[in-house]
Amino acid sequence: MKSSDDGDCRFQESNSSKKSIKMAAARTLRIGLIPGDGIGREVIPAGRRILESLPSSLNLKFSFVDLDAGYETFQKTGTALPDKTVDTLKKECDGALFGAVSSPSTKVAGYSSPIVALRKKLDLYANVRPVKTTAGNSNGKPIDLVIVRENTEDLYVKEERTIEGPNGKVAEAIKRISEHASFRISNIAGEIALRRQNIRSASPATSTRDQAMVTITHKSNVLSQTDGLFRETARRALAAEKFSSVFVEEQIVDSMVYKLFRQPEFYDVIVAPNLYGDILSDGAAALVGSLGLVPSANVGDAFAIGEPCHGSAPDIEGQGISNPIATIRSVALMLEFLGEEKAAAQIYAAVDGNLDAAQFLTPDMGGKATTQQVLDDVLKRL
Ligand SMILES: NC(=O)c1ccc[n+]([C@@H]2O[C@H](COP(=O)([O-])OP(=O)(O)OC[C@H]3O[C@@H](n4cnc5c(N)ncnc54)[C@H](O)[C@@H]3O)[C@@H](O)[C@H]2O)c1
Ligand SMILES: O=C(O)CC[C@H](C(=O)O)[C@@H](O)C(=O)O
Repeated sequence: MKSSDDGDCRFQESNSSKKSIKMAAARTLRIGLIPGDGIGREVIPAGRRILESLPSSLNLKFSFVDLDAGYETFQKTGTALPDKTVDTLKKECDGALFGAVSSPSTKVAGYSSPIVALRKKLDLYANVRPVKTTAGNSNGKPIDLVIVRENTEDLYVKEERTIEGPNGKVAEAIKRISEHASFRISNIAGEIALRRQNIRSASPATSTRDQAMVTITHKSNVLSQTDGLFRETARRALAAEKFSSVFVEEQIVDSMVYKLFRQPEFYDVIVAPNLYGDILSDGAAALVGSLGLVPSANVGDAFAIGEPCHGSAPDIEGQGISNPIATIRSVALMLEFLGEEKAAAQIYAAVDGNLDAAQFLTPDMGGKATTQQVLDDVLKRL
């Protein structure tokens, strides 16, 4: 698959026919850039600059390909996700960065959310969303949790219909939960919990958590078949011997929101069906100060797309004040899943430095800085 790879990479090892022989040679990664609409076009260039500016000691090189998707693409071409975008990602790219799209709130014939489609077409079954305070902005309650959102099914299968009932229209949608998807998302949640525990064990002095924990989120008290299957399957996946050190608990999604807002520091890894994961992650973003801070990675077995959790933010578009941090952290998250943990760590550290210094913050964070100034400050710290 794809471009030259002389390094070690967890997600690509199985696909790569070339095992590493020249560890000293630079690894070149080809990255698809899909800005989309609105502030997606302001933050993705910042993500590209970060990749271009990584220290040469990391021995990483990047090439880029610009790709279209979004509402404007739909207006120009009649499709929100051109085949060329999907084919190029599949055939040429090692990873990608996605900005945001402006999906309309009313039905527009022929339009369908391109990011939702892309997740399914590339089988990016896990949407990993770390939500974290930094030392300088924790208000005494350090939050360090990850929402692991199932990314391919649930109400997002988008099988809806409207029929004429005796008292007017009736609209319905399918909520599909499969054992297969519930198992693999729970398995990856367990693996993430173990990986986080290993990182904490390496620096016990700064760690506030003794044991890895996964919270299964569901509404099986009402939806006993769909969410019931998610809950049971998650329990089974996380009962595997390899997760014996992980404490597994569960929480009904509404009380989960309550507890998340009351006691966010309690949570470690949260695994959720697609829609609950979507909603929980925006809620959790409020707890750390802004949607403009929270990254995500859409992850499959062989590919990762970094994507800020936020949307196209039409209310601030064009003003040069969108917060680029969610995208910059998404760059790091994408690199982590492509096996470049060292590069990712340097980006996270530069971002934390920017936030802790609080000298260059965009207005969503109570500052006056522009997107460019925040980017420049992070680049300086890299
Ligand atoms: N992944 C995606 O492509 C994605 C994600 C969410 C929403 N959307 C789409 O985005 C459009 C707008 O949705 P919305 O307004 O409900 O949500 P939004 O996330 O775009 O904005 C919500 C609020 O957060 C603020 N905000 C978001 N990102 C910010 C940033 N980086 N810096 C500073 N402030 C930021 C916005 O100004 C706004 O006040 C909709 O069409 C929706 O469909 C797309
Ligand atoms: O507006 C869209 O086209 C998709 C929004 C998207 C979603 O998964 O629902 C967004 O809310 C997200 O969290 O990625």
